[in-house]
Amino acid sequence: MEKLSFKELNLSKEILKAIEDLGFEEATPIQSKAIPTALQGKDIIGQAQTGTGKTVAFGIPAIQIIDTNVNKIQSIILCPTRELAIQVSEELKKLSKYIKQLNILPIYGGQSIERQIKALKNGAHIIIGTPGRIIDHINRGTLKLDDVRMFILDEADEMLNMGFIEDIEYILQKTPKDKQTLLFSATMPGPILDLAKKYLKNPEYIKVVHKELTVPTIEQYYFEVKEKDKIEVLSRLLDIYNPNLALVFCNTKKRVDEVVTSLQARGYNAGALHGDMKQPQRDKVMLKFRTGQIDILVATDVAARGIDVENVDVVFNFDVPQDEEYYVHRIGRTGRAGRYGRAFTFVSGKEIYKLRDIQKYTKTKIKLEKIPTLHDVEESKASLIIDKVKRIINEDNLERYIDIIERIINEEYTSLDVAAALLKIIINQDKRFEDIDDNKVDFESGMVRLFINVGRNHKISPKDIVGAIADKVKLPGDLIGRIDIYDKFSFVEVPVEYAKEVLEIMKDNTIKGKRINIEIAKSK
Ligand SMILES: Nc1ncnc2c1ncn2[C@@H]1O[C@H](COP(=O)(O)OP(=O)(O)OP(=O)(O)O)[C@@H](O)[C@H]1O
Ligand SMILES: [Mg+2]
Repeated sequence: MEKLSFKELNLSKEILKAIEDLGFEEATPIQSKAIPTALQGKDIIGQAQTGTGKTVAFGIPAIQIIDTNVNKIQSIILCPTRELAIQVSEELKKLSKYIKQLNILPIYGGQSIERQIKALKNGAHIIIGTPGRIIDHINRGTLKLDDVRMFILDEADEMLNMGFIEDIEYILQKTPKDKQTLLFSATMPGPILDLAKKYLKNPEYIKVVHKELTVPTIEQYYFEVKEKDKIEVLSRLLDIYNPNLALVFCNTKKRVDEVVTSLQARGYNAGALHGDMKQPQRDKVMLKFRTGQIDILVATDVAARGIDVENVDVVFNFDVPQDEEYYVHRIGRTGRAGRYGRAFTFVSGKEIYKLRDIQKYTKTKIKLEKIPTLHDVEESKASLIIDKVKRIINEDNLERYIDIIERIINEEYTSLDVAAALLKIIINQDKRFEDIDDNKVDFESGMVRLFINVGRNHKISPKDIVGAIADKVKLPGDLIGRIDIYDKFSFVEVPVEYAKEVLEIMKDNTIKGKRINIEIAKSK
């Protein structure tokens, strides 16, 4: 579809100037098509992929139709979440920054109602909000929609879904019949499209989707992961890809809290976002994420739709989403405005069937990828460090340090020895590698052999040992690898990151009433 320059769209000079400030060079396809159509007064169903500028596509018409001489609400935009209402209102404020008399007001739950009442009394031309709080104001008589000329649903398919439909109908009843209605989303399932027509007059269906429903700049992979290994796999992928910002989606609030706790325990800078949190907390975590003070946001689907944060370069589906549409919206938090992104989905057991449905729905291929080993993690850590080293060599003055190194080298070591030892020190700063000697770890599998002395003639089976360890250590049972019993001792193989914990807890322990001795075995 054709892209136009904003100058060709008949926009007011104030809006054009604001767009120039935003640095947009040309209108995206959905903007090129939807803005002129909306300005002609037509109803629109607009469907375009995630991150392709739908907000500006409805935001500009919503602003341009306002008569600032009339101190009444003339455009209303409904969004499914508070975070999205805030974001859309920020974007509209940027677009209208040169229209001094224009008032834009976000109205959402969790914010002081008194303050909103005061602001509404002062007058607003455009309100952007979540349905619940808007209905609250309608019922209190603090919000009147009699002069609304443009009614917009962002994430329209979600808004016309079961959860919101009654609220939407209630709000619609309070608006004039002859208004203009615009619906936008990246997904528009058939039944919702049929339903939408009930509310629209002779709408133009503007669909800018290609063969696939997801954008081609997002690489999509899935991993077959057992439930209990998900955190470990997530950590490895975070270490390897080292994203600027990452979003991790879980299916429940409880899961979100668990994942955040585990990530924080492993030293990651993660925060939670879900609907059970108080609004100030939600605002705080969003702000921290937008400013990079936390770099991993673990969220339920409250963050799946519409949220636009620059630099999110990886999205994880810690759980496969229940709805196919949600997959599209979740992964669409990366790869925005033509940028590049990655989406990783963890699939355990039967979830593979859901993944198949998702691929059919989105018409994309999600590729199976192998779980990286700890050896891979170490390699990529090393290469990150080496990149940094190269930068420092090129940019910094290292004379002081060169003097120190020279003194060592003159004695008995080569500079290669010194560099290798320093690299080892840096890599081992990671808790997971501490104390576990390289030559005792099988880096191919990421396993460590534990030597267990069970004493002679004690009838202790491999099952007893595994059982005893699994009893004491929250070690995923089937993460225990090979186990061999020899004469009076045995080896168990456990993942390196659990080895320390197993050692710690099994020290001075007994199996079947017999004292056992456990230590890290020499390399095989
Ligand atoms: N014409 C343009 N040129 C360059 N960037 C743009 C343009 N229009 C919008 N953008 C930027 O693209 C990003 C994505 O826009 P937006 O959030 O509106 O996407 P969307 O289509 O609503 O996606 P979603 O379906 O996820 O809600 C924003 O950061 C926005 O500022
Ligand atoms: Mg959007």
